Amino acid sequence: MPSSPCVQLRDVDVAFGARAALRDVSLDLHAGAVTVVAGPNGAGKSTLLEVVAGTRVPSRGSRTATGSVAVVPQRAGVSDLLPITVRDVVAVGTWGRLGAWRRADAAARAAVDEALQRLEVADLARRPYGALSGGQRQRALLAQGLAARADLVLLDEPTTGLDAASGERIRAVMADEAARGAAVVCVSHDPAVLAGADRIVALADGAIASDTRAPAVVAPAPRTTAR
Ligand SMILES: Nc1ncnc2c1ncn2[C@@H]1O[C@H](COP(=O)(O)OP(=O)(O)OP(=O)(O)O)[C@@H](O)[C@H]1O
Repeated sequence: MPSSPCVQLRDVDVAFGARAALRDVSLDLHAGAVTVVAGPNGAGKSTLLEVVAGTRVPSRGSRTATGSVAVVPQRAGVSDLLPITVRDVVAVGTWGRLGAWRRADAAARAAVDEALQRLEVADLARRPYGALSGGQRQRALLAQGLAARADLVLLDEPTTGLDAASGERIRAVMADEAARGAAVVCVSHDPAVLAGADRIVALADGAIASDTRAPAVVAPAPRTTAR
């Protein structure tokens, strides 16, 4: 791994009452890589993502992190009745960098425009968010995460229920985010997302069951021909 970790978890436990959701998890996450967190239902994937994000405090152990964080949720907590456009939803991604009044500057507007285009939702920008299909909403939420231009990009099941083309777009965007230097961490069961991962952390019953890095691509040795 080329860089120092941007998130370090050490000996992390999370308990909900008597139920252990994470047990003794230690993990370093690095810039420039797509890490997929896999495992069966209830294994602790979403809880791990929350601890990585810094939104859930471990019951034991520590989290240290550098840089900014963008979380791409599975769904937005926005009422379909509110007159919020797709552009408004994507612009929320820039709020962390704007001041208390969140007055969009040229850089924020450019980040929103670019994110809308990369997720191919620019033509929907003026539509009410509540009028979008499920797949269009997922792309808009990922655009919100991109607009943040964060050091750490966290995604929970971003391709669930999407058609093949939308899933491919989202996988490509995750790879691009890693290529620009972000640490991308994605909870997913999707075989195509797993196939594109640089690293797969599998959880079972709250503990890390395996931690596998994709093999480096090794150029085949040149063929030697007998003379
Ligand atoms: N807020 C909560 N209160 C009580 N128990 C919780 C809470 N959140 C999660 N748990 C429990 O912690 C364990 C891990 O849950 P988590 O949602 O992290 O699993 P997951 O791997 O993301 O599951 P899924 O694939 O079903 O989304 C489960 O046993 C779950 O019931």
